[in-house]
Amino acid sequence: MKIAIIGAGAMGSLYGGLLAEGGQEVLLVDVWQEHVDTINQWGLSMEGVNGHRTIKNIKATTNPSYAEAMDLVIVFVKSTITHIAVSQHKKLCDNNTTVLTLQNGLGNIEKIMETIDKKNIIAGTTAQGCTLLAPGKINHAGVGDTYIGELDGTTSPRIKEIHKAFTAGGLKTNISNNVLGLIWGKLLVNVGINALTAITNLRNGQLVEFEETEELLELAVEEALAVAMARGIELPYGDPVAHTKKICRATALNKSSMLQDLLNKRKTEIAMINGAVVTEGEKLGVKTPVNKVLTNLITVLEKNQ
Ligand SMILES: NC(=O)C1=CN([C@@H]2O[C@H](COP(=O)(O)OP(=O)(O)OC[C@H]3O[C@@H](n4cnc5c(N)ncnc54)[C@H](OP(=O)(O)O)[C@@H]3O)[C@@H](O)[C@H]2O)C=CC1
Ligand SMILES: CC(C)(CO)C(=O)C(=O)O
Repeated sequence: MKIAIIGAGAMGSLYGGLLAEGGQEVLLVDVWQEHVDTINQWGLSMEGVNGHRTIKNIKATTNPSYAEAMDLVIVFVKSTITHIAVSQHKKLCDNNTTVLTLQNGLGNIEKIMETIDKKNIIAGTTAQGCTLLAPGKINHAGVGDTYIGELDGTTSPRIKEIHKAFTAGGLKTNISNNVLGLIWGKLLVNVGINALTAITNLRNGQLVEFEETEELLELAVEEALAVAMARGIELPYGDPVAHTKKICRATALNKSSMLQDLLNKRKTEIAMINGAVVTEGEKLGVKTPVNKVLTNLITVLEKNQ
């Protein structure tokens, strides 16, 4: 399968590397010239949970205008720039290309739809964890399942084919008939953890060690749950607060992606996480004051960098 990854940071490089190891023809597309040059010259160096190795059968570029249309394009830029990146690299897609988003936050499908026909888009979530260490070098920090699915919930031949390619790369992957539920399920976890860790500079596990942050986590997730219920979303697990606390403990030593973004003086995905809960809540008449406070505080921290 010919696969391009738009946004070859931590996760794009991880998925690209594993898919190349599984025998797929992979092109990484990123804006960071040094990262791209290092991969082309030396290969992609991967360390972490599955040991150290260098993946050589992988190409990278900052300008894919020469490339033919792909079978699969995976979008792994931050959700703040999904629409820009997909539009910029639309030549990677023709009528037969499937475009997959595994990004965090709400709104990525809609942003891809500004450029790509809805029938060509599939979505999912990932519980893998990865950090970019240096140009051409990543740390695979945590293994977790990938979920993919058609937006209409059918188990199509292309979903089965992509499932096969992911599995061949060692990515434990499940086909879901409820991708929207999965995306909201992941959203609620990020709503409870990301902004609070970024404001307090705590690691994920510490949020449930302080009663004050634990209370705020509960309130933020309960608000988001009320919005999800009003939207008629069917979540993939039973108790979102208990589930989020479980993820805090399972990823206890992680610095959340939002905390890392602030520490690295980068734009966060707040508008697509707690901010999206506020926006959706306003549309549905559900009050979300805690998420509003978290959104405003992160926005100020971002502006004051
Ligand atoms: N990291 C993780 O463990 C997890 C991340 N996710 C989600 O996955 C998504 C990606 O996260 P992550 O990999 O950490 O992010 P990164 O910031 O590491 O990677 C995104 C990459 O896209 C590049 N980029 C920016 N603009 C463009 C463009 N126009 N075309 C191509 N590439 C571009 C960025 O370059 P530059 O930095 O120069 O802007 C960067 O290298 C996010 O939605 C995140 O929430 C989900 C689960 C876990
Ligand atoms: C699950 C969690 C909170 C792990 O750190 C995450 O997805 C993130 O940091 O964005």
